[in-house]
Amino acid sequence: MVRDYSAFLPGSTPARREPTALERLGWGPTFASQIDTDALTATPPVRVVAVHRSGLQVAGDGIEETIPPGPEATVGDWLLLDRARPRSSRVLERKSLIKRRAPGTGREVQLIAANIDTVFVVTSCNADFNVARLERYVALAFEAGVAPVIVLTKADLAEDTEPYVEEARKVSDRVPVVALDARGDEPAAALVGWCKPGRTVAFVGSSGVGKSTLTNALLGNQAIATRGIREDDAKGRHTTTRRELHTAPGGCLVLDTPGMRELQLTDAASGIADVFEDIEALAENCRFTDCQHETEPGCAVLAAIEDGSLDPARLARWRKLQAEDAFNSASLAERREKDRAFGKLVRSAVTAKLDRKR
Ligand SMILES: Nc1nc2c(ncn2[C@@H]2O[C@H](COP(=O)(O)OP(=O)(O)OP(=O)(O)O)[C@@H](O)[C@H]2O)c(=O)[nH]1
Ligand SMILES: [Zn+2]
Repeated sequence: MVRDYSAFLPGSTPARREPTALERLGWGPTFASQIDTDALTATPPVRVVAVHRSGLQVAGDGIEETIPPGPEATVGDWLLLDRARPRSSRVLERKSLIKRRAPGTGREVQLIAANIDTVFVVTSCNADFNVARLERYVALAFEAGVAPVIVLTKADLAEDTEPYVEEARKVSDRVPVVALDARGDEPAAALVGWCKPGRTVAFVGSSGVGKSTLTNALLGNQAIATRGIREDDAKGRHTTTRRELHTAPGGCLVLDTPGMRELQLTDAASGIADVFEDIEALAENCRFTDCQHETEPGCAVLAAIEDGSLDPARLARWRKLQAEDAFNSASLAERREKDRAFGKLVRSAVTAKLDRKR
């Protein structure tokens, strides 16, 4: 069957029409601009909607299938499906990518989710509320190229949500803050601005803050727990994989993946700089370009603390995040170095063996 994909190419978006099957899956100009019509017909675009041990579940225009593992892709990715050799399907360049260090698996970076438009950074209006944690998640989102929105749940349990909202607003001028009761109809209405048809959203935050409640609120009554796809693990046990994109009744795509919960700060220097752009801007005015903002004369950061325009606690949190990122990134680099040295050792051992045989 030959499909007409011309409507998906750039410059061909007529005003007001029903979204196409691909657009409902999140397709747009970012991806369309990466391919030409011939490629579109020969290798139709499909989105990875779930990742299983047995392969990647993909969906496209009239396509719904599982292809074997192979493409370096994660949930949310767009592939150009090579039907003859699905393992060689090309992964389109991403709008955004959330990744993490893979503890103990030997692989240094694990892809968590691609092409997320908005990440809701969730905390609650109670003891869980922690500015440092919000800053951390927001830095991760900025680093990944995803727009963060702070969602404060359990508004119904707080006497006054205003102090929480006010604190959260200080995290970054660029991040909207919403306080709500995650149960019931409120989230669908309060988050509608980000949960548009064809947009992809995800939730991050600590355990118990209401991520599942919010996800279920967006998805309506299609409760997530019962929608997990079962597959056998190596030991023959049934495991439920929850690493998938669900389409909400309103048309937005909701990512549900536990991997988002264990995100670490790695190589996030630019994300951190984005969150703390107020301090970065001050530092530009320090007398010394390598000012550590400790005791240096002419330090604009210390001056801002002095005149009360910068909270010293925020400076301390900035330092801590930078240190954490430096530590995580350095140990990664060290591991890479070790890997390289080991590879060299193996190669020279092989060469020596070959030499002996000659
Ligand atoms: N009163 C009230 N309870 C809430 C709200 N949001 C979540 N809860 C309750 O808090 C508990 C935890 O909510 P979950 O949605 O399971 O939290 P989670 O973030 O998904 O937790 P994990 O799955 O452990 O990561 C549940 O009992 C919810 O009903 C809220 O806005 N108000
Ligand atoms: Zn300084």
